[in-house]
Amino acid sequence: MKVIKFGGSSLATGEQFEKVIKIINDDLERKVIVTSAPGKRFPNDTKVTDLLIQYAQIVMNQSDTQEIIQRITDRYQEIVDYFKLTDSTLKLIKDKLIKLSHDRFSDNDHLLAAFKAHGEYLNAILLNNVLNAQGIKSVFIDPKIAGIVVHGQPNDADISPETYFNLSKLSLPKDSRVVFPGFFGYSKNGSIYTFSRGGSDITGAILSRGLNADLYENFTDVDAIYVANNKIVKHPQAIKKMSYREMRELSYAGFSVFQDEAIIPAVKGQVPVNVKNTNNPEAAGTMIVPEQFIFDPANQITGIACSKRFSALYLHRYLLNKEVGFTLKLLKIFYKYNISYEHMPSGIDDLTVIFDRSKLDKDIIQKLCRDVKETLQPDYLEWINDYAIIMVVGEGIAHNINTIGKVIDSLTQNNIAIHMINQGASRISIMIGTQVADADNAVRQIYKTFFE
Ligand SMILES: Nc1ncnc2c1ncn2[C@@H]1O[C@H](COP(=O)(O)OP(=O)(O)O)[C@@H](O)[C@H]1O
Ligand SMILES: N[C@@H](CC(=O)OP(=O)(O)O)C(=O)O
Repeated sequence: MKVIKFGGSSLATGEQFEKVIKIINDDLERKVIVTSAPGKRFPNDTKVTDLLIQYAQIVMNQSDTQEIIQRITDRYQEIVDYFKLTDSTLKLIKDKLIKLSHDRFSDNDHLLAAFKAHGEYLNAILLNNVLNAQGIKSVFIDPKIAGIVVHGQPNDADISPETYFNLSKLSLPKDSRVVFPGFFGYSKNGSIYTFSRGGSDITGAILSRGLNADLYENFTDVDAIYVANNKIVKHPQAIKKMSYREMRELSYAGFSVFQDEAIIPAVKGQVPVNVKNTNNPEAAGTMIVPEQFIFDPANQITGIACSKRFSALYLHRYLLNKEVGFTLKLLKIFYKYNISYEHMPSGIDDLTVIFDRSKLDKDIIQKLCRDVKETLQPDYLEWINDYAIIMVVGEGIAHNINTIGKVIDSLTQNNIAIHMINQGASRISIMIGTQVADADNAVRQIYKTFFE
């Protein structure tokens, strides 16, 4: 049995739905179908999830909702009209959207999560109706009925372990497909929580593990996962096979094609993942498998990613290495402000803490720097907003002593300054800090060195 997930680009229009139906029809093993919300139809389009965020903000500001409800309804209507479905499907979608603005939520975070989740919820209802209208038997399953239990933040949920017990008890209908909305689950008290952005990939992985799928097929809009982002490097080579942990490191550092948390349930269930193209389903795509199946000593690196979403706190103080409890005091300050950090490379008198900027607000940064100054009395402290991370990843890195030298040469020969370099914490990656303006060029130069 296969779990298949279609991304927003695969479900953005009636034409895209038509390709999806063919893919489902081509293989009886494609039993469980996970939907995203309708995504972008063209480069400057707005995803339905982003329209729903606008809708939530309008409701929070108590402004007029008519126009935004119409814009969202129009996205679904385009698909309803394409398949000439009865008016009842569109009415149901519009009624559910209107009802949202009258529902009561404990706070704005819960409100936002419930609004966002409706993108996938309504698209799953729509796909289910389209499939049945086309003579393909299918049933819609709500994550509440399946027992997808989550905890944590309403807009950045974590899966609760009982979900897997609940899924083990779920009996799938024998003669029909199942359509399942991605991206959200329910907290213990019944509130909707979403995963982080791109989180329909996570739902697909959870179902693959919980339902013991033989394969998790993740359909998107590219023929494969490429060695480097195709928006940075022209016509990059495709990766045929990669390990779970290579995927995790690369998606964390910018390969948005597969959400970085989504690999974890697949690893735990040892379900192989096949990333494929809805627009070219004949292409083999990329297989993501346990590391023992991919080892090739000649293969130095598998992928090069970059992400510009970071900031760093640099601090210098002589004899920092000798002071017992120095890092503990720093961590206590982060704890006080409820901030997690991403990386913390250090030297004898220096320490850099790297943060995900999207998780911080300006007020907190000021307070944090003030507290660090008062508590730790550094000789020098600097907040650096302009911070990118380049991640060079490959199972072969641990076995090729010259990889790091080649990476550094390709950057220095092109005048790209390296703020920080870290190899060893993970045996399969080299992490490099640069200025944001240098990041894309750094990826291109490393790509040239290893692949051209
Ligand atoms: N290394 C990479 N290989 C392939 N695609 C990548 C890579 N890095 C970034 N991407 C981008 O990821 C996009 C697909 O992810 P996403 O937009 O989330 O798709 P979906 O709508 O299917 O969820 C591709 O169109 C591509 O631009
Ligand atoms: N619709 C959600 C979840 C998701 O996974 O979307 P997509 O498959 O389009 O990346 C988002 O935009 O974040």
